[in-house]
Amino acid sequence: MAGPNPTTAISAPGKVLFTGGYLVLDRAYTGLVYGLSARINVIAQEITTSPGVQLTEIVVESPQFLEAQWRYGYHLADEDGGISVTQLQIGSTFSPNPFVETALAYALTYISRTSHQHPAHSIKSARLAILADNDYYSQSSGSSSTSSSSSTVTGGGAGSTTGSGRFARFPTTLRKANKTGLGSSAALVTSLTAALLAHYLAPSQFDLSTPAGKATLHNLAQAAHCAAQGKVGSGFDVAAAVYGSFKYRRFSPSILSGLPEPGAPGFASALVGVVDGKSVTWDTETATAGVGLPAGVALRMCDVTCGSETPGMVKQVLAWRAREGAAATALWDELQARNEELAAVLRGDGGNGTGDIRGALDAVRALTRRMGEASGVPIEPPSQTELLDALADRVEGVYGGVVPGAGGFDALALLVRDDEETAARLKAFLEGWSKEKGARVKLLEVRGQLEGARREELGIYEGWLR
Ligand SMILES: Nc1ncnc2c1ncn2[C@@H]1O[C@H](COP(=O)(O)OP(=O)(O)O)[C@@H](O)[C@H]1O
Ligand SMILES: C[C@@](O)(CCOP(=O)(O)OP(=O)(O)O)CC(=O)O
Repeated sequence: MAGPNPTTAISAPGKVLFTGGYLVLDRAYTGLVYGLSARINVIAQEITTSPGVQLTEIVVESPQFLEAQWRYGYHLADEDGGISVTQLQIGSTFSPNPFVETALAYALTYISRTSHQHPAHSIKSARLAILADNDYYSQSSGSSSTSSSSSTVTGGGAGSTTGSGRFARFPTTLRKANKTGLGSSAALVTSLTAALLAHYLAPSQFDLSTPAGKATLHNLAQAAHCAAQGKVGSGFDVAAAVYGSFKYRRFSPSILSGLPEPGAPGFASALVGVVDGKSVTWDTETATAGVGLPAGVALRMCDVTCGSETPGMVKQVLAWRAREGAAATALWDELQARNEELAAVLRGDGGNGTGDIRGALDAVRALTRRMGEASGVPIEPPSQTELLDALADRVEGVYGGVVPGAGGFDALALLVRDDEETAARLKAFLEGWSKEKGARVKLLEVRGQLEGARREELGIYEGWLR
């Protein structure tokens, strides 16, 4: 029967593509991906109604933000179209959340088929609460008048003062919050999908602690995230949300290209065939053996509170590659080789410890800048070059860093000695830099972390659950 199980909580990590930006869109190349300690949590609860009251809706809410509740009705679509969801109006406000809506349609369709409960009404009502770690959003975001330290309140939700303090309450709507670029939509779609699977399916049908459970989650979340995004990215962000840190090779884009739209005839069977790997062969590679950090080294992120538009940059780089052909391929091959050398240094091959990090990072950055110049895209813009060099040259304990992912004016990823003195020096340096340059650069709390999606104990959400 289609659940529900008692209250279930799942969290999934954010990501950083340390090396392999752009290259990883092509299966011929790989990327070095680290999962992050900043997680998006989704807690699924049954909605209890008075006896005799018939109510079927799924309520999703983000209590950290203003006006962040989305309610959905659902029904079984004709001709094997799966479960269609429809957002319901609350009062006079109606703000769509395409990532939530698409994840619901995909997960409920899969659940209704897997649990052998075809009629939609057998899926009982549920409430899903989303709680995101603070580093996903710049803390000064969205508030017009407050300074960064006073614009958030930590602590419990909905009228409570007993919260753990882990999750901030933002004085803004989600739309107005500034993202730091840690991959909120991928972590959200992944943890929402996992929470729904764990809530409605029996442990024999879905168990996140097994390789088969992780594969189901990965395939379903990739399909939903890709549809919600409206484009096929490399999918490294969803893979990081499921598996944590690894050397990544993307799945063949053709795996998802044949799926009908949710609600369209045949959607349900096609989705189940793809997710269970019966109609396609998933060829994603997430090799954990290729990833590591030397003992005593931490990966830290630095928010530059600016942000770039990834899709436009991707288009331009791919257009350059198509135009330049062999010359572009030669550059990518050379960059891939430098990326692999850096990964080997970070795994500890060669035995020179932290001594080799700076040189390996500089080699990667030099070629990345060359790709930027050739394609006319500011992948490592001069302001970021200046800051990365200054950090490595002038802050003791900083081995160096990169502008990760698509690059641009987004966050920086740094490799640093993992001790409090280095963190203190780094914070002081960034404060001085911000004043001197009129910029806003800040060390985030987030760190690299190996673990992917996991179940959580409910205690950490005290004060936030109804
Ligand atoms: N805490 C949250 N609650 C609900 N939806 C969220 C939350 N965080 C992110 N999202 C969803 O993810 C979208 C942001 O995705 P996107 O612009 O792709 O950024 P990112 O690069 O962080 O993934 C939001 O518009 C919203 O739909
Ligand atoms: C260019 C890319 O290879 C990497 C982009 O990485 P980012 O971490 O910059 O991504 P966003 O979260 O979408 O901003 C595109 C891809 O792999 O999908």
